[in-house]
Amino acid sequence: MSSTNSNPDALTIKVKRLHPDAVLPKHQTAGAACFDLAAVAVHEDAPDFEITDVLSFSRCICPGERVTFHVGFSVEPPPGYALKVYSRSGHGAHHGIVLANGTGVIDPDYRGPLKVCLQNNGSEPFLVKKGDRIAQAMLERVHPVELVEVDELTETARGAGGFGSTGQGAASEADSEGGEL
Ligand SMILES: O=c1ccn([C@H]2C[C@H](O)[C@@H](COP(=O)(O)OP(=O)(O)OP(=O)(O)O)O2)c(=O)[nH]1
Repeated sequence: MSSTNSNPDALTIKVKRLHPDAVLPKHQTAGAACFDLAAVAVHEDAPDFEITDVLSFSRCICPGERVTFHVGFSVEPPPGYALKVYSRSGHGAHHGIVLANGTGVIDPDYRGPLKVCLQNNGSEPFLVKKGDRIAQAMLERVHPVELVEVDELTETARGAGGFGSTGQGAASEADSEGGEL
């Protein structure tokens, strides 16, 4: 089934439902940058997403553990765009729940099931139930680029200074034992 977008300025992300219980993504408020992704299955229970009747689940993520979830749909972004998946701020701030891969990059040509891998960096077990919103995603422009090998790069004031070289966050002596960055 397809539907049209009511906002003439909005770009269209095609969303293909892969599971009847998938919560199709939507923005929580009119001005929200991201739309939320909800868990529909635990990846270890349905690795290839062949189980069509995934029962309700309640999966505890123990401190230090990583668990991957299916969100139950695949996407096709408009040409020139990709999706990026981010942690929910509240999950990170209150529970230490973050994406195991930092930021999920959904390639524009990826047509497989969207997955979210959560990691518990907190000290308490964290419960995820079917339908819970576990991450958020936004559409981002991907400019076509070509990588060209050169002998020299343009000189700048910063030069090779990095990793705290401007003062804030400078490496301590202990940190720098492993070498200058
Ligand atoms: O959080 C994520 C990250 C990625 N993907 C999907 C979409 C993406 O296009 C594909 C591959 O991701 P990525 O390129 O980051 O993974 P890789 O480990 O570099 O593997 P690959 O060799 O497939 O590029 O996996 C997700 O479903 N969720």
